[in-house]
Amino acid sequence: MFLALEQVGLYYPGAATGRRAVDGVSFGLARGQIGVLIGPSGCGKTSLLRSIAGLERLSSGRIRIDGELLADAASGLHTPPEARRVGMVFQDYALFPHLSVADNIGFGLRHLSRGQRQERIHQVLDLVGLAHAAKRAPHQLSGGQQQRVALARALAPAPRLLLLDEPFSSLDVDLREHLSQELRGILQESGTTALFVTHDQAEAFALGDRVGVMHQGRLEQWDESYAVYHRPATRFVADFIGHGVFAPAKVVQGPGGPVVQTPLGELSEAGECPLPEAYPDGECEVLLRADDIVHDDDAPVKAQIERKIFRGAEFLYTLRLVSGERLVAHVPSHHDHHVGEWIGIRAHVDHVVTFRRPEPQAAQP
Ligand SMILES: Nc1ncnc2c1ncn2[C@@H]1O[C@H](COP(=O)(O)OP(=O)(O)OP(=O)(O)O)[C@@H](O)[C@H]1O
Repeated sequence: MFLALEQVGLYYPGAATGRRAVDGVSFGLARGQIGVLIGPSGCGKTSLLRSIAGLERLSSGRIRIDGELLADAASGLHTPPEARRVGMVFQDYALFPHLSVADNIGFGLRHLSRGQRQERIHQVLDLVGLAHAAKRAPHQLSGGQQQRVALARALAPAPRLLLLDEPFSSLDVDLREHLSQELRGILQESGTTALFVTHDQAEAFALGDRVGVMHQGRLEQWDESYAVYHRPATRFVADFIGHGVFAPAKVVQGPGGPVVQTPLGELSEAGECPLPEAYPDGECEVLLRADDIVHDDDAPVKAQIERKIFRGAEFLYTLRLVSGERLVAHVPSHHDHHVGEWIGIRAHVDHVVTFRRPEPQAAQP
């Protein structure tokens, strides 16, 4: 693997939580790939990025880039940031206001001759589509253009790894979507391996060859986006990604193999369904995502609409079954039902995802 982390841990002395900000994180990223880290606020995404950049010393574990050991807590090895050939792009793009776009980009290229420097500046400006703006001052550019200059500046010294920490979070949604697609093209064209931090799932799925979900310093899953969505490794990942609920279910042996009995009928999946022995008495929970619930007037199972949120092409309905179970469903927005109405639903689940039922919480004193 081009970027390889082994059991990386980071502890800030005096941390309010008393926990490690990064805890036993291992993953690998192949050359030229884009990895994306997502997770709730405070889960350790930025701390992990800072550890890779060399801005923090590891409390445990090792980091290698292209086979070169850059940090090893056991031996005390800590290669300084400037010797790692790692570029960073932050949310606040922090361009020098008094320098032109070209000089901002040239700032990290002072070791090159004047001619080489000019050539590289034009190359990266071309790459980000801003060749016409070389002489402008940052304040003469839009937010999106300034962020592209920041990207060009980070790419100019040809880092072997680029780290991006929520680079688009201060931009509006449309521009963000556009830039993240553009970024994928730019990184691929320049052959740059990159690790990107975001809290936006759509951005993570659109950008990442690999997506990592973090929770309380730990990396709960590191996988292709499809697997993170359809095969969540832990209950936390299942809960964090997409809209869904956990419904009580039971795995039993059916005539054609194991099936999962759910409030919406039996579900099965060839080769992937858990065996009844996987859970005590087969009792488990099944993940029912909003995309898995289909509105069908002829379905025998009825549910009452408790709440609905208009999301453009679809509504997100919160539904309640006669048994009291709650579900969420995406329904195309031309089916406009009223809150309180009963509609027919069925489950259309391609991937059956089950988890052990959580232990009952101890009663509060
Ligand atoms: N310099 C520091 N000193 C002490 N604790 C810190 C420091 N930086 C971060 N932390 C703590 O480490 C944990 C992880 O923070 P981090 O900023 O890495 O999370 P994050 O996932 O990037 O969050 P966000 O999405 O809000 O930026 C948090 O509990 C945070 O309070």
